Amino acid sequence: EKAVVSFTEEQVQTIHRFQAEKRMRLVKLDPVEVGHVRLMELEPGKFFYVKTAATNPGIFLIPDFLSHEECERIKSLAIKAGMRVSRTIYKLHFQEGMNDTFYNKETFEAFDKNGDSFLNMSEAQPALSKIEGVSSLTHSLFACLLDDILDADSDRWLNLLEFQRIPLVMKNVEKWMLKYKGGITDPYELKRRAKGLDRNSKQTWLSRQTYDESQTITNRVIALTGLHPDIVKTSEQLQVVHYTPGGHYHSHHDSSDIYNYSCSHTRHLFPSDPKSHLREDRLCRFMTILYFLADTEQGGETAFPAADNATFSTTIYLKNNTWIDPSDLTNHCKDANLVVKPRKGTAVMWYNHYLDPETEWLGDKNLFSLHGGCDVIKGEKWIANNWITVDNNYDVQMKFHYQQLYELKETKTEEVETTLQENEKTDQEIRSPEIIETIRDEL
Ligand SMILES: O=C(O)CCC(=O)C(=O)O
Ligand SMILES: [Fe+2]
Repeated sequence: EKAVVSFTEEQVQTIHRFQAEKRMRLVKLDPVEVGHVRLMELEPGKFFYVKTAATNPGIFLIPDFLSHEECERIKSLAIKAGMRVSRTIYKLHFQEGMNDTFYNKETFEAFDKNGDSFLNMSEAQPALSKIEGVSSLTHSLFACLLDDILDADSDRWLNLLEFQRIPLVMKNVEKWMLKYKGGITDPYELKRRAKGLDRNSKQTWLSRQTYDESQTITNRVIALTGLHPDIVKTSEQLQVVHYTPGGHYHSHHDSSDIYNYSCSHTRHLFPSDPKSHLREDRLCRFMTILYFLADTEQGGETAFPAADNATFSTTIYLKNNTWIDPSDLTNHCKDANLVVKPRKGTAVMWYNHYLDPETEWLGDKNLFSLHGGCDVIKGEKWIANNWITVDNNYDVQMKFHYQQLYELKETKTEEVETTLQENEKTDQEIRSPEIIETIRDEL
């Protein structure tokens, strides 16, 4: 059941008193300058080197932040939980217009030959043959149609909601067919597509209870960041990611721009908001602390294309007759301003947002925090993302702390439920990279 929260007057008073006594601030570690090294005691008697790798945003490297045993333990817990294909953040919900006589559950099930609740590439094409021209699309063009319009969460398959949504996006599909059914010739388009899937990895989520029951890692993070413990303790679960050769995550921001609707992590505090279930996720991630859980034989670097750059742009440009897409980490990893090689135990920490100079609370997203994972070439890559979430609305974040830490100790929050459901999904194979190869051949 969804956690519905209404605060009694007494609870509100407690929250306010707490705030008045000790108004929390967000703090940042001063980067000083690139190459600056500080020695920090992050555990009683244990010192760690914290090295500045960039100043805008502040990006820090902390070698041996996790011990080899901790890395191994997190990996084996992740494997036990089950690794699933990574999705991007767009989530669909059943809505008006998704009750078509053809694009419905029965039809979906009839086309889902292997019964795994997803239509893979070869199941999806016949299922969409009612749309004129779709059956004669080449394999790679059909993959483009999926990527562009139909596969909303970018997991490379159609799920029931995406199938039911087809009538709502039919106009776009028709326009797409008019433009592309004969092939893609625009060099800009070809360049964009040759970089392949935005994200090509498997992942799972681990609760703090599971991977850090003794709170040693959490306490280390509190000492490193200087943040109030409540912020660190109520942050997202740990996302463990595994890449194999060809795996990557093209440049992106971990956090969303600030809008005046609620953050994903606090949305359940607004059960009466009639639109809340229709909105895509808005991720409010003040910081990222990324752990390398293994060495990677070749490739798999974490790249920051815009770190410490004078200006920000992700526009594709023409250089010596070739199109350069700076966000394409498959082809332009080495062009990034900062490239960090995976090293077991090292933590990479950076700030996705500015601080609001007036409130000292969450400010605008810092575009220069753009980053991603380059292609693994040889071996494998294991990382874990520890995202520090903060609602830009201070009062909402305080209510969230109260609810998470004092009130709902034994109640699962919405976020935890989503995570558990995700972990329970049936396993899937990653879509073969052949499609990308075909597009590259067409270049
Ligand atoms: O794999 C990497 O190095 C970066 C991963 C990343 O940016 C993410 O998971 O958000
Ligand atoms: Fe990221």
